[in-house]
Amino acid sequence: MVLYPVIRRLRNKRVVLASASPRRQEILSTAGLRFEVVPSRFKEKLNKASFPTPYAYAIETAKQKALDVARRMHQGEWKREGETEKRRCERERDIDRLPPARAPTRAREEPATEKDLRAPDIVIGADTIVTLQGLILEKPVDKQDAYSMLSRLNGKEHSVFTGVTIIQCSCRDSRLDMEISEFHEETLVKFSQLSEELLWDYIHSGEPMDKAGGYGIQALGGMLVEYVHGDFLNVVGFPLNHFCKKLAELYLTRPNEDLPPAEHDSIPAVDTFENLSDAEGRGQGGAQGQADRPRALGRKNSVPSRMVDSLPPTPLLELLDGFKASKALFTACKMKVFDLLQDEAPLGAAEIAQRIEASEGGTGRLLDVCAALGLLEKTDRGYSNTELASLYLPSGGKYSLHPLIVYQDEHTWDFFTDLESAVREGTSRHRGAQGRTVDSLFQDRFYQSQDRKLQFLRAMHSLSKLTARQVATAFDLSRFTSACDLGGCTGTLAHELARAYPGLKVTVFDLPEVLEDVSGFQPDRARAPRVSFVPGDFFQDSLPEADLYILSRILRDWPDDKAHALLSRISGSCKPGGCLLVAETVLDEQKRAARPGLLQSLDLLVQSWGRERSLGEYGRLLQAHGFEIVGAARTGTIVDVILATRTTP
Ligand SMILES: O=c1[nH]cc([C@@H]2O[C@H](COP(=O)(O)OP(=O)(O)OP(=O)(O)O)[C@@H](O)[C@H]2O)c(=O)[nH]1
Repeated sequence: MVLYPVIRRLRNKRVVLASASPRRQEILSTAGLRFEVVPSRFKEKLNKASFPTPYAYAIETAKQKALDVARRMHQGEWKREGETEKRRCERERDIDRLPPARAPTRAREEPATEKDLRAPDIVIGADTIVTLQGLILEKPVDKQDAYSMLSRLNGKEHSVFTGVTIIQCSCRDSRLDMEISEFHEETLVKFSQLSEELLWDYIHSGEPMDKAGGYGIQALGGMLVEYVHGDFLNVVGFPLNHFCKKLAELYLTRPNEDLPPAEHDSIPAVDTFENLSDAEGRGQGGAQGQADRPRALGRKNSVPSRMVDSLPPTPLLELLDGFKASKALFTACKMKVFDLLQDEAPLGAAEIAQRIEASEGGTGRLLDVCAALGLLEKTDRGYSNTELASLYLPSGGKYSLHPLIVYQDEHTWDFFTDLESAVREGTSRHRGAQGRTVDSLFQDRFYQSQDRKLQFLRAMHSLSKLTARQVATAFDLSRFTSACDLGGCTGTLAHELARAYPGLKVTVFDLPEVLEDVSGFQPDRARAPRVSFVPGDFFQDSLPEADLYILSRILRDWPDDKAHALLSRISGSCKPGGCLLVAETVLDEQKRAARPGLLQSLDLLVQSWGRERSLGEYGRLLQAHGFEIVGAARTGTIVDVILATRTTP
């Protein structure tokens, strides 16, 4: 059965999978896609260092794989001997008019036959990589290589990226026209701490050799894995869910020539509609029964099935409800549902309602939504926190996001209700914004009252606890002896740096009104011997001396002129050979792929004067002040890291 309408839509198209991966073939045929397999001959040897991010590398490799197959098929691999391109294109147009029954019915890899002479309509390429601290791991070349990959991954969390390219081909006057769509998906995977013996046993099983990162999560390799966050099939080699959404975007939102011919028009979007209609028709027997039932989906009805085909796809409906899901999470957090269930669980709806002083009916509905969102587990005995909720949602947990959630609910939510005016005017919705200088952003907005300031500091502290370790270890910084974290707030990153590099002293430089309240966020003195705090304004006061400067989620808060002003001051203090570490959410150059980053950028529009930037944009900002990028790394968290060195003026 085909569940996803767009998969059915492709049935009259010649779809080619440019991949030899048996896993990709299985995933796509299980989904009901009809396709052929033409493995790509593209050698996966692109220069990794020339890509701003690992996923850009995976996307480009996927594209080259698909292009190789599209071009080969066009250039006459499948051409009749002696036939001119013009004749071939004419013939393909003729074949295009044949009913879709001629299209292949199953994935296959067989020699060219008469029906193979049609050029492909769609070519799909994919590439899966594993990344750890900026290093890209592909398939191991031998057992020793597999060992080196698996021992790197041992006990750690890593990212798996699959880049996917969909090429829509058309042939005009012997020319191949291609419309290329690309995307990537990231999944986080954590390995347990494994013994050497187990790693070698696994390697000797032979399983690692044709798999990215040297393991197959779908088979024996599943035993190495502690958790997976994200799409499992993405790790196996093909992000099916994202692929279907992409296809829906490409085919269901364009009500045009892609519609199948009239006789197939009336096929309902989901098999079960048709089955239901038939059963009803037979049961009720007469013509009347048939006329009464909802034949708008049936064959003879005058309601054109084009309307059925162009109904908004499910992802759109989910998107419409996105704000309700956020608000349900905010409310459950605020009402301390997760705190309660952390201490006592399972509890029934009535008991929870009583403990949080709310109505039983309302609480029951909220709890059910939380369960549907994967935050609670619901059994006959009641509700309990899921693992995800236990880790992040109770207010007292080590990695609690509770303060950030409260901040989003009480402030960001309000700002977003005014998104339209922010978009129209291109300015922040911050009430003091009009007529105030950009410089007063923090004093005006975040630090306007003691409560508001503490709320903001707690939110920032909880966010940086999630990212600090990865930022600190994205590059080897052991050669530095002094670092200065500008705008380092409660010092979370500073402590992580000091912990990771025993020879490093770290100064946190931040506004006096921030530093007067950071003592409550510090670990005990014994665990933080090399971190100190210096009050000051980085736009005005002289910066502490250091051979490594750090800007973590700072440049994003400012428009270009202020970012230039700040970088110029750092450049003035940083000696040649010194470095600047920038931790930010780095957007892709086309600003298409990184959804969380794009949403954050919208957030910055409504709440401040800043914006998220791409690596190219950061490169240009830094270069203007004598900094040259020496490396950029994805950390697997919401922030990426750029290391730039101060060149000789
Ligand atoms: O857990 C798993 N992780 C990865 C895999 C398989 O690994 C390979 C990744 O390699 P690549 O993307 O280069 O694809 P190839 O197999 O070389 O085929 P192409 O012809 O498309 O280049 C991929 O097969 C994954 O399925 C796995 O099985 N489990």
